[in-house]
Amino acid sequence: MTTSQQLFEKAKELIPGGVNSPVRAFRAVGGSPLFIKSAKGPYIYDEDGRSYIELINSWGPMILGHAFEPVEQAVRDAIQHSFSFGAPTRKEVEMAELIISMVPSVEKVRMVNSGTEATMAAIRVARGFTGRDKIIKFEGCYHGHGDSFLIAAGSGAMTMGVPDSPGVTKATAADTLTAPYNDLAAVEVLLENNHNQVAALILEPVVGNMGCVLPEPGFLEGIRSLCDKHGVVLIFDEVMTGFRLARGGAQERFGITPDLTTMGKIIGGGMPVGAYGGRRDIMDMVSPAGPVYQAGTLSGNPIAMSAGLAMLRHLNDNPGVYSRLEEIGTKLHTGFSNSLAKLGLPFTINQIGSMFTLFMTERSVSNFADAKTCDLPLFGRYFHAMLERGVYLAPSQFESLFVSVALTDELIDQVIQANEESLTVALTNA
Ligand SMILES: Cc1ncc(COP(=O)(O)O)c(C=O)c1O
Ligand SMILES: N[C@H](C=O)CCC(=O)O
Repeated sequence: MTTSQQLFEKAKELIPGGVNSPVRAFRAVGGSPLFIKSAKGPYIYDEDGRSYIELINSWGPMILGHAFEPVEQAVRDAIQHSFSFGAPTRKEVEMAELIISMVPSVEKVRMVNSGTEATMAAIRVARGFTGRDKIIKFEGCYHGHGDSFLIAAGSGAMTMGVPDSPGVTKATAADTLTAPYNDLAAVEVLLENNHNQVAALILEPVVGNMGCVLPEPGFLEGIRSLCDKHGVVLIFDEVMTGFRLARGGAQERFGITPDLTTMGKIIGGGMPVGAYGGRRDIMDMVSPAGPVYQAGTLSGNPIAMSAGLAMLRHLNDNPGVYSRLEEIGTKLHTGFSNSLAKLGLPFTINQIGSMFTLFMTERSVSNFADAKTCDLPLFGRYFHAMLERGVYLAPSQFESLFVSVALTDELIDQVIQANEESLTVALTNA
């Protein structure tokens, strides 16, 4: 047994399923998860001393590579002043100012501790603002594990086969309306059938949680105008896309202005942080400015703020990061496409900037139903073949890969080579 396997056996006795977040358990791909000891730059190292090229990057936050020196230094500096105060700090003001300057639609922002907290709070605020109860989400989008979102949910919920989680009350489920992604007509029908009842529409402006799925031309514009027509608060969940697809996230890249935005991952530089923000009149509903209650003992934690600020400042001051991420994404896309052509495989690749998924299906993938046509056993074999070749992918077909700027051209070539070999192995071992 490897050290990772031994640790997993013990973990299963102590932690549900042996992990603190379901996708990590490798259930979708079989085998035993790697237990990670450390990571630096483009590499992650397991407990057995093996190194892997990173294409998950903590599910997004490590956009500058692991243990990026300015972020490390900021944390080292911050811990000298204690770890938490439960009182306002200068850093929270600096963080709010920076986010507002980077994200076009955000006029006021509240820090929380995770993406889940951000999305839960955002819909509560939208409900308080509109006086309505229902929300619309899209099938296969994941907005964290708040009850309202575990209806037709993507990511781990989809991977584990429980998109509608037990434990969510019927009343909560009834208030969550769902539509297929990229289907404006379906949204229009929902809004008309639930006239004046829908508080918010929440979506991933580029989906990462059924694999990477792009909005079709006109989709985000159409959603914006439907929300305007029906007085619905439009929430862009930019927990994944924020500070990744552009300095100002997907909303900058696509030129669409949501009413509220939820953020996470990169904003904490790898520490547990989330945030929600948006229109001043809506955000002024939040307590103590307004009546909608939301709080957090550790919210705005000084260590987390220091890490996040160092990360965001670097991204803000170095636009070259984004052009490099585009280059890396394009190079991977081209390399993978060439291999698919060479092997005669009709699979689909969805990529935008540094988000990327190779879908093992002939269908083009623009929604949950398309994603579900993938050959999952083939993906499992491919995943393990990549691992054997030293490439660490998300252990599920229904996730996006996240590239960091630490990936050199030489490493990209290694990934492309590993991909071609792994596809061959996965097909041969069917
Ligand atoms: C788009 C999106 N929203 C919300 C979340 C929830 O964030 P967290 O896992 O930090 O609670 C995630 C990731 O899990 C996500 O990808
Ligand atoms: N897709 C999820 C977040 O981005 C995967 C991370 C998790 O659920 O642990």
